[in-house]
Amino acid sequence: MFISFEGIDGCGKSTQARMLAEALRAEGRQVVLTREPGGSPGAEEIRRLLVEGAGERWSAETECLLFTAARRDHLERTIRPALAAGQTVITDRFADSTRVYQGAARGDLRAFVNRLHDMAIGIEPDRTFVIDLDPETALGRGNARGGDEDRFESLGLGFQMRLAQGFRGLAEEFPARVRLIDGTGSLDQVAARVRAAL
Ligand SMILES: Nc1ncnc2c1ncn2[C@@H]1O[C@H](COP(=O)(O)OP(=O)(O)O)[C@@H](O)[C@H]1O
Ligand SMILES: Cc1cn([C@H]2C[C@H](O)[C@@H](COP(=O)(O)OP(=O)(O)O)O2)c(=O)[nH]c1=O
Repeated sequence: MFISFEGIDGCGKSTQARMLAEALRAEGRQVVLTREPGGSPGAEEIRRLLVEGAGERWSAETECLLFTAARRDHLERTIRPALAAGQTVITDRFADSTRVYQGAARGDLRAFVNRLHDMAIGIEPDRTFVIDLDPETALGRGNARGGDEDRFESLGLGFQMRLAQGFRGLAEEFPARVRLIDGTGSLDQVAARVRAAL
């Protein structure tokens, strides 16, 4: 089974991905917990180009290509081998992040993103959890976490609001696989919502 967690920065998806992985392992399942951009040595190298790229280093189109290149490597080296071995793969972000961040929030590149996805990636998770949290709360959590402020997170509240809308829209666009999870409340409350939706 292939599961992804999505949402705006600081919504709690990394925490929930880890909690679900721990819960499934406790039930005896073999779980690979991974993340994007990254999740394989080559993709982690591309991540450094993206996340540490200063200011407006890349055009929006180039950024799409780099995220897609990283995803292709992640798919070849980590995701497909694990799925082929019968393991459960839980990824913190996948193609929906490119759809929302590059495809919608940073100009209308959605057709470009979709064509790249069809050519180079092709698969979707069996289940996607969008952790839905209002951007002010999420930004507060992110700031409290500290230390890893990057250029994506520093784009501010208006941008985060467009992203939150984009992530909510995924549930309507892909109703068979995307579940919107209320991200408010304690870690255990959110985790229980995820389990109920799995
Ligand atoms: N339900 C929650 N309530 C309060 N704090 C939370 C909750 N979920 C996550 N956090 C905290 O918020 C911060 C961001 O969470 P994280 O899981 O890293 O988010 P993301 O991966 O979406 O950026 C972390 O410091 C985390 O401990
Ligand atoms: C996977 C992916 C991530 N991103 C962005 C989202 C994040 O702001 C940034 C780095 O991801 P990440 O380190 O997961 O940040 P966070 O913990 O805040 O979710 O990369 C895209 O813009 N497009 C993509 O396709």
